[in-house]
Amino acid sequence: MKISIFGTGYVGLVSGACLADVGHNVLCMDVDAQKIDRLNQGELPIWEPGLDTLVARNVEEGRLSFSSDVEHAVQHADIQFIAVGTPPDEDGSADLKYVIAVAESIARHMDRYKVIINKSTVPVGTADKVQKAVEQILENRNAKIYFDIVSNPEFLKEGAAIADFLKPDRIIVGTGSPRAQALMKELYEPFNRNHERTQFMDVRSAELTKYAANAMLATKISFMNELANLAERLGADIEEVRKGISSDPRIGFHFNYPGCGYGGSCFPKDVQALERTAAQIGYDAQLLKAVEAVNNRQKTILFSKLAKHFGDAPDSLAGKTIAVWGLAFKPNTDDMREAPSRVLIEALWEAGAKVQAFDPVAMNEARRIYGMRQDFHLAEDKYSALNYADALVICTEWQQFRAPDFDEIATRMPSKLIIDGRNLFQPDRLKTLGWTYVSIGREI
Ligand SMILES: NC(=O)c1ccc[n+]([C@@H]2O[C@H](COP(=O)([O-])OP(=O)(O)OC[C@H]3O[C@@H](n4cnc5c(N)ncnc54)[C@H](O)[C@@H]3O)[C@@H](O)[C@H]2O)c1
Ligand SMILES: O=c1ccn([C@@H]2O[C@H](COP(=O)(O)OP(=O)(O)O[C@H]3O[C@H](CO)[C@@H](O)[C@H](O)[C@H]3O)[C@@H](O)[C@H]2O)c(=O)[nH]1
Repeated sequence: MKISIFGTGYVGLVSGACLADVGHNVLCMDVDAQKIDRLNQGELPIWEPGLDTLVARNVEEGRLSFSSDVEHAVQHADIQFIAVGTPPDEDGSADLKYVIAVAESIARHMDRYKVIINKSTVPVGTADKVQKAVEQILENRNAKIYFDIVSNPEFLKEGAAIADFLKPDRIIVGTGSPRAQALMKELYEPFNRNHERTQFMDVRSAELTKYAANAMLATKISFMNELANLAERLGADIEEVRKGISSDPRIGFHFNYPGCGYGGSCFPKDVQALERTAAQIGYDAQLLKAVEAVNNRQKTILFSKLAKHFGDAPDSLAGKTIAVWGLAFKPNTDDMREAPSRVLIEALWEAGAKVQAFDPVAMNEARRIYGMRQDFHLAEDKYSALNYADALVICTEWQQFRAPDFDEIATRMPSKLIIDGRNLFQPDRLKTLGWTYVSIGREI
C-alpha cells in the first residue's frame, strides 16, 4: 500500500521505516527541509537502536523516501498519517496547531479520496476539529471529495521503538467508517499474523485510550515514588516493598521502579494535557494533579539529598564539583526532553556548583541544549567524569553504570559519596566498602 506520513520525528520516522519494512511504499514528509536533506544523505536526526539499518535497507530497496514537498506527499498516497508534535500550550493543554496545519495542507492539495489518520497524541475531540478544518478548505475550493478521519494513537517507547512498533501490544483504531476500517485492517495485516492485535472503536474512545495509557503508567511511577519517600522516612526499603507487592499478579513487576521522577516527551505533557481537558469540561481531575505534583517534587530529590549531605546551608554546594552519570531521560535514547538530569544540573548551577557529566549517547544533545559553559564539562567516559569530584549522582540507569569498578571510582573521587537516583547498587555492600551511598526509598 502507498502511505504518506507528515512529520518525520520519532513517531513518523519509526512508523515509516517499520511500515516500509513489511512491504508498504512510504513517503515521509517534513517541513524541516534540513532534516529531510540529512535523511536523504543517509543521516538520522535521532538516535534509536536499530533505526539506522532499518532506514538504510528500506531506502535502498526503494520502499522508503523523504520529501519536504507537501503536494507530492498528498499525491503519493490515499493513506495520509499525521505524526507531528503536540507540545504543551501556555496553559498545559495540547497545542494542535501543527496537526491542523497538516490537515489543511492535505485539504488544499487532495484531488481524490483520502483517509487522514491521526497518530499524534491529541485530546478527545481533535478528530472533529480536523474534520472541520478539512471541510472548510474543501468548501473554499468548491471541491466535493470524500475523506475519512481516523484516530490511530501510537504507543511506542523510545529506546525500544522498533520492537514496539513491529510487535505492538495492541493497535488502536478509532473510526466510524467501514471504508476506512477496511483500509486500516489491510494496512496493519502484516502486524497481526500471530494474533489479532487491532482493536476497532469509536474515534473519541481511541483518542482517550492514548492518554489513559500514559496517565496510568505515570500514576504507577508517582505512586512508587510516593511510597519510596515514605519508606525512607519509616526505615523501610522500597526495593523490598516493590518486590513484595509486585509478586501479586494483579500488581505485577512491570513499571514499578521508584526513581528520580519520570521525564521524556510524553508522560509530563500528556498527564498535564489530560488534566487540562478535564478542567475544560469542568471536572477537577485530582488524581492527575497529584501524579504531576509528586513527579515534579521527585525531580528535585537528587539535589535535596546532595544539599542535605553538604549541610543544607544556602551556599553549601557553592564551589563543589559534582559528577553526573546519565543525561538522557532514560537509557537507550539521546533524548533529554524533561529529563530529571536537567532539573538537577540547573539546580547545581544555581547553587554555584560545577558539573562534570557523562552519558553514553546524549553528549551532543547536552551540548546543543546548554552550549559551552565554564561550569559544565562533558567527560570522555564515565570514569573521567569523576576526577576531583565531590560526589557522583546517577540520573539514568544505562547498562554500563550497573557494575562499575568501585576502586577506580574511589581513586578518582576520594570523597566516596554516591547519590543514586535509580537504585543500581546494594546499600549493604557499598556501606561495607566504606561508601556513603544515598539512594531512593531505602536510606539505611
Ligand atoms: N516520541 C515518542 O516516543 C512518542 C510515542 C508515542 C506518541 N508520540 C506522540 O506523537 C507525536 C509526535 O511526536 P514525536 O516525538 O515524533 O515528535 P518530534 O518532535 O520528534 O517530530 C515532529 C516532526 O513534525 C514536523 N512537523 C511539524 N509541522 C509539520 C507539518 N506541518 N508538516 C510536516 N511535518 C511537520 C517537525 O518538523 C518534526 O520533525 C506527538 O503528539 C507525541 O506526543 C510520541
Ligand atoms: O518503572 C519505571 C518506568 C519508567 N520510569 C521513567 O518513566 C519515564 C518514561 O519511560 P518510558 O515509558 O519507558 O519512555 P517513553 O519513551 O516516554 O514512553 C512512554 O511514552 C510514549 C509516548 O506517549 C508512549 O508511547 C509509551 O507507551 C510510554 O511508555 C522515564 O523517565 C523513565 O525513567 C520510571 O521512573 N520507573
